Amino acid sequence: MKKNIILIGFMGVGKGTTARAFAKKYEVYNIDTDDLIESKENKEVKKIFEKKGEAYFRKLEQKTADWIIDSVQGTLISCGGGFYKVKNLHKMGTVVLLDASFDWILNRLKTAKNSESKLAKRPLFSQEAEAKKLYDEREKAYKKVADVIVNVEGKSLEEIVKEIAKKCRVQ
Ligand SMILES: Nc1ncnc2c1ncn2[C@@H]1O[C@H](COP(=O)(O)OP(=O)(O)OP(=O)(O)O)[C@@H](O)[C@H]1O
Ligand SMILES: O=C(O)C1=C[C@@H](O)[C@@H](O)[C@H](O)C1
Repeated sequence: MKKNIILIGFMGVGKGTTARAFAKKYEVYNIDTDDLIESKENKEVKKIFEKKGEAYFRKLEQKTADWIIDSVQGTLISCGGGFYKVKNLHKMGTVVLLDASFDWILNRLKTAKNSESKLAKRPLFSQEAEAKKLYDEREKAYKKVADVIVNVEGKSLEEIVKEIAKKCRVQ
């Protein structure tokens, strides 16, 4: 796999989990843009939002995109929920949207084992009504920017991973 695969989608849809499973099955590396930013800043995303604000975080996302374009190949890259807004997204690789309805995402997050700690890390998901508003604003934009769309509702992790590979022609 030479071209990167760029996983986008709303918070909690399963980008990180899917990226790890894909990387294992197809023996590629996977990285996550939130993790890259946290290690570069030596601060959690939540703290960056609190201390420096969202605009600063978005600049870090753009820097990360520029670095990926210059330096990363053949890698599965899972992205923060707002990362799709960077310029040159398509230069990074094949853009794959993991898609699901807001209610489905919320329901799975609420029933997941690590749900409380997951939600606590995501400042934009701290209020359900606000998160729904953000989802509604983004839904069309995600679909517009995606090269490939994979609906994840009711599918196993294995099915999702295989569908991504098939649609991106990875063997
Ligand atoms: N295919 C799946 N089957 C079962 N549970 C899953 C699957 N994908 C994700 N999950 C669970 O759903 C929750 C959210 O998944 P994950 O952290 O991968 O989402 P994310 O899109 O990376 O979120 P964020 O962008 O907020 O980091 C986790 O509790 C995870 O264990
Ligand atoms: O949807 C968003 O805008 C965000 C999602 C998270 O992955 C983090 O990147 C951050 O909390 C912002």
